[in-house]
Amino acid sequence: MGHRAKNKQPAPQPLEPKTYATSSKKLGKRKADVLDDKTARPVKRSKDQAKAKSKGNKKKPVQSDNEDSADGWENVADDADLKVHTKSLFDNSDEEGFTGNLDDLDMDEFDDDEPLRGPAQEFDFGSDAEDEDEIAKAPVGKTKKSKQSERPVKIIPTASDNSDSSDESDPEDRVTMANMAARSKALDEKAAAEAALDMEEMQQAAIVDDEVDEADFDMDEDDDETEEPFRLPTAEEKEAESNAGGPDVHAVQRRMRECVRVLERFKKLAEKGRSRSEYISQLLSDISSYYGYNEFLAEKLFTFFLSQRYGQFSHAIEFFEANEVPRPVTIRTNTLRTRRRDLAQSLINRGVNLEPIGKWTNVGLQVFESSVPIGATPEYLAGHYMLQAASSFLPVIALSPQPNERVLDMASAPGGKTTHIAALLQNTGVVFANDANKARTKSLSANVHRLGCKNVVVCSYDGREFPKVMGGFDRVLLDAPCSGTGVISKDSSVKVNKSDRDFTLLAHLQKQLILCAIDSVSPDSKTGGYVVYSTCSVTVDENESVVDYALRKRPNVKLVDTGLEFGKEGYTKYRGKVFSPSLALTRRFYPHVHNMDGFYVAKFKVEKRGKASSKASQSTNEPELIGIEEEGEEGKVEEKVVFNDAEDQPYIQEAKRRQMKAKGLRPPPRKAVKAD
Ligand SMILES: C[S@@+](CC[C@H](N)C(=O)[O-])C[C@H]1O[C@@H](n2cnc3c(N)ncnc32)[C@H](O)[C@@H]1O
Repeated sequence: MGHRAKNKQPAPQPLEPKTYATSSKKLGKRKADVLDDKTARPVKRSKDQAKAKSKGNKKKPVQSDNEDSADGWENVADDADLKVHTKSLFDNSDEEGFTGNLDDLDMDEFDDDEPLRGPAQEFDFGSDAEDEDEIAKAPVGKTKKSKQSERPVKIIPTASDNSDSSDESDPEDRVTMANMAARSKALDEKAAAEAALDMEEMQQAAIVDDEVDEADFDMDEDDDETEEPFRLPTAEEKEAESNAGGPDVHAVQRRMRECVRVLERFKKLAEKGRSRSEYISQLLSDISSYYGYNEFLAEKLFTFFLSQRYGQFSHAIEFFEANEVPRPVTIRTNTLRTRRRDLAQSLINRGVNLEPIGKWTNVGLQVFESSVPIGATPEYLAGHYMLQAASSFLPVIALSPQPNERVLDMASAPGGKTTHIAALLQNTGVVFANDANKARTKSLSANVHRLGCKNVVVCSYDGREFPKVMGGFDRVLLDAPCSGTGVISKDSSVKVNKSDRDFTLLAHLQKQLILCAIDSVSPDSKTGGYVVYSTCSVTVDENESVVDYALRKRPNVKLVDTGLEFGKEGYTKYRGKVFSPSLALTRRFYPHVHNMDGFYVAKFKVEKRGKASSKASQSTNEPELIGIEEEGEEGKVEEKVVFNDAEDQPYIQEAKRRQMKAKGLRPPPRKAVKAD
């Protein structure tokens, strides 16, 4: 005891920490290390092959999600195409009993983020992220170590924290009671430096256009005369490569590195006569084959990260690389049953090596190693914790439910966030936990029972039926079904099974759901009147575009601060689209920056619909999306728009009556409907 876990979890190594400046040193290093076979070749997939693979993909996931795995495709309009097969998180392992030594652990220090150390033992992985029952039944097995156990840093709020993992792995720098204060101070200093960096980025963002602009790529040109230009393969060389079954993996790594180097200093390093787009196209093709993405998604994500404020190629590669590394295993203490320090103590006693996630949460623990299956401990079975990705805490923190409130969790299965809400309500008030997929409400109910939530009502409606089903909520969480581009490390099927059409359909559904979420909130709520919208996707179509749409369609709502201490600002413009400036209040989280799943969180305050707002609503001239159908020879999806105020009146009145009843008020008598 008294020393830091021998195998901590390093953050995905950025090509160039903090500044995202050009560097290709680390590109593909992990793969190169693993693949000793010099003849190994990346499998180059054609679009058709990728599609075929996505349909019949039976491959088991390498690593799983937590219980609240962000699958989210069920009941999307065209769900046959959109389903995501979620994965297992924990395998089974044999319980070996307690071997920890707690003598030198002062639990009073725990709430000050003192790391807790169990015996360094192996930890088991794999498992079912979704189905708690499965996890609970998991037989115990041999000791296993977390796949991320090489990661020396915990989940931390800033890129700068992640950027210097070497400090953390230095044995001299182990966390002890004695050096805790100094380390805390150092972390504060890092956070301050990061804040300064953020400010710098914001200033730069004001200057630099978000568009992919050739001028951006020359930003880093300097006078380094020593570097050699990089020559792209000729058509003949490519043909030879393809005849030989594709390039060898080392050649691809080298070429990606070189392309990044050239693209970021194009004038100096490009081969004469070659255009920038030729280098980009080579890089994209190599990314697609090396990381195994279909060409559509590789390009979509690549373009997104290029378009970021940083506007640099290495930033995109860092994201792809981070998706190859599992995120830390984390659990959330169920405060309805126990306290974090007591839970930590019990798990340490069983041989679990853990520590608090970070100062931003007082219920999260990060598990580094365990000699027991973390999904089958007595504490787990007794509902003392939930296996939950750290990013999943964020929307609930933003929602900030208050005791005695009525809360709707509109898309809630398997209940990671529902049970968190119930705990914050301290089992008072009521949480309506809804999910359109009835099968998934089984695991939701199981979690609700296991965690001792007594204030939860489980229901199964299409979220778009709210508020007709019920309205007048103090707060609504819409953790929307999404493409899962933020959780590719957990669900690699996303790499090959997403198409342009999927994104169109999803955005459409998300827009419908968000309006229903807003309409389900009571603007008269004394304590609340909030909606939180979240996704585990990084795409703008599913995030800022949806939120901006809601702002336009519902002038009685405004964005407010999420209350989250970290995360990057949401976009206010993206590739020609201009969003409300208030979109900067929303928050983005990235695997390669925050060492957590890619996530997005927006928080709205719902106000009364005044005359001004209803006028503004009409003046948008933008019809609401109420249906979708395919048409056109080009296979384009067009929105079928029908909106009939008169038809909706009885429903609106009925909803108002229900709201009044819910508040204990007597609704006026129903108006008689005249027969025609
Ligand atoms: C991201 S997951 C929710 C995860 C959940 N909030 C948690 O923390 O455990 C999205 C959920 O949306 C559900 N869903 C999909 N379409 C829906 C719809 N139209 N209405 C309500 N729920 C829907 C899916 O079944 C899925 O469980």
